[in-house]
Amino acid sequence: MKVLFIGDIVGSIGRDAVEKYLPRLKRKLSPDVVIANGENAAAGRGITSSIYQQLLQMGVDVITMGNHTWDNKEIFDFIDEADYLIRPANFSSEAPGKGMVQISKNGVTLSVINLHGRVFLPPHEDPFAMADMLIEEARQTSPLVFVDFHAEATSEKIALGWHLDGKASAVVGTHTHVQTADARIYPNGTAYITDVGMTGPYDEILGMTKESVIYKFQTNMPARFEVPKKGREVLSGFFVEIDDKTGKALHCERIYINEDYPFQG
Ligand SMILES: C=C(OP(=O)(O)O)C(=O)O
Ligand SMILES: [Mn+2]
Repeated sequence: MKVLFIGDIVGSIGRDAVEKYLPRLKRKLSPDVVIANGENAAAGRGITSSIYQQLLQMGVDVITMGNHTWDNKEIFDFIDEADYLIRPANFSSEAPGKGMVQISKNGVTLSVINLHGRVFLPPHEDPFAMADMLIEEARQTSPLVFVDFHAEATSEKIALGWHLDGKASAVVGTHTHVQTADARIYPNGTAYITDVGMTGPYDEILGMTKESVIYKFQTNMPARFEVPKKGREVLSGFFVEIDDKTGKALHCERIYINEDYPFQG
C-alpha cells in the first residue's frame, strides 16, 4: 500500500496548493490512501464542514487534526458524522469525535491514528500508552498502521517513533510547520519523520503574516496573527510504501514543493 501524507494545510493558500498539486502527485506516486492534517485549514484555526468536504472532494481520504481541533466551533456540529475526520486520540474522554479510523483500498486495510504531544503543550493523556492500546486494537484487523503525532518537541516525537518501531508502519510528526530532513525507516520497519512541514503560505512565518509575528517578538505586545490570502505556496508531504502483508515500511521520502523546489513530475 502507498500512502501520501500532506502536512498541516494552512488557510486558503494551503487548500489551493492541495487542489493544484494533489492530482500531479497522484499521477506521479499513485498513492492508495491520501491523508492530510487539516487543523489549520480554516484560516489557520480549525476546520469547517465545507472545508472538510472540499478536501475529500480534492482526493484526501483521511483528515487528521491537532491543537486547533476545537477552534472553529462549527466542528461540534459535524465531527460525529465526519467518518474520515480524526482528532487526537489522547484528548479527554469528554471529547466528541474519534482518534482512529480504518480505511480499506483494494482489499488492504490501513488504520490511521492521531495523537497529541504533551511537551510545551497541554497535559493530554499519555500518547505513548494510547498508541500502544490503539495499535493493539488496530492490528487485530491489519498490520498497516499510520500515526500522525501532532507535537512541538523534537525529542518527544523521536521518542514516540522509536517506541512504535515495529508496531506502526509509519509515524509522522506534525504541528511545527517546518519540514525536517530526517525521513527514515527504523530497524524494525517503521517509517518516520519528525515533522512533515506545512502546506500553505511560503513567504510568511509558520503561515502567519510575518509583520505581526515579528512585531510580537519585538514588543511582546498583543498582535493578531492572520493567514494571508495571497502569496506563493508551499506543499510539504511524506510518501511511504508499506508491505501489505507485514505492515513494514519498504520506502519513504519527503515531498517539498514551492518556487525554489518546483514540482518534478
Ligand atoms: C505552527 C504552530 O502551531 P499551530 O499551527 O498549532 O498554531 C506552532 O506552534 O509551531
Ligand atoms: Mn498545531
